[in-house]
Amino acid sequence: MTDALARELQRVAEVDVLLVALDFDGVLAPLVDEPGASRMLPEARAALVALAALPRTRVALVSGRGLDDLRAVGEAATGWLLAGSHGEEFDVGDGPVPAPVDEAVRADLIARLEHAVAGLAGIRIERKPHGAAVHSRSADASAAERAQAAAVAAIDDLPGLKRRFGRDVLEVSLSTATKADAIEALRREAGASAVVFAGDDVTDEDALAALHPLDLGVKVGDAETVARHRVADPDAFARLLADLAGRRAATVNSTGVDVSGGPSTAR
Ligand SMILES: O=P(O)(O)OC[C@H]1O[C@H](O[C@H]2O[C@H](CO)[C@@H](O)[C@H](O)[C@H]2O)[C@H](O)[C@@H](O)[C@@H]1O
Repeated sequence: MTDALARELQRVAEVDVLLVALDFDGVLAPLVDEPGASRMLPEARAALVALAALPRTRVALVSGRGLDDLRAVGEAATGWLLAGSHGEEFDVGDGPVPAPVDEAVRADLIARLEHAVAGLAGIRIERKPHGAAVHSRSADASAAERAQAAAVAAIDDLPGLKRRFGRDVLEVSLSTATKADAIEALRREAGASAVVFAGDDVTDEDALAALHPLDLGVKVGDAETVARHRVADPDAFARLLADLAGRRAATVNSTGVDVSGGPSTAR
């Protein structure tokens, strides 16, 4: 970790109400071929559990995954805030708040995508609450390219769709919400003085670009980014989180706050 990043971690550890809101795939969980098999690194999870147990400290997962999928693979603990479908769906403790979707349009979209990529080896369609993802992690480069081109052509005449090209995935959504919207909603919900956000993918750049001056944005991996700080991979990010949890615990302990009472009561 650079000295500059260590100084930033200390600074955010000392704010009044801290929100640690993180992308899931590629940040907390290493990328794997089967999306349903994705799980958070144990060290990352332990750090998030430790952070969420501290006063005036909230933890959130902010993902492109649908809310139910995120809850399942993210194994979210009680008190964690969840934003799924790139900020279209939320669960902030009062049960899921899904956004309405036109099921007929969604069904048409999925049918077109499935038809477009049929027969292409290694291509898989993931059905999502607000659209679908065309996954190509298990395909060779040629099939991946053909699948994305065919998918784009198949939905060309459908209005109002948002297309996102992520890591070995093309996501097509009926919603235009972004992770920047998600972070703002979670910031309000938590009453946060500062937010720590980390992401690895193109879709995380919306959130990184919209962070406030007192926030901390971290890029995971070597892709282009607007973030000023970067770590190499999810393992390095898990160490960063453990470091942050230690600093935050030392701060709230030294300021005389009672940390024995379980989850933070800050809202
Ligand atoms: O916003 P995120 O939490 O990063 O979610 C983005 C997408 O993640 C999933 O796909 C990615 O992870 C898979 C499992 O490691 C990997 O196989 C795939 O290549 C990646 O693109 C998920 O399946 C998508 O629905 C999410 O939108």
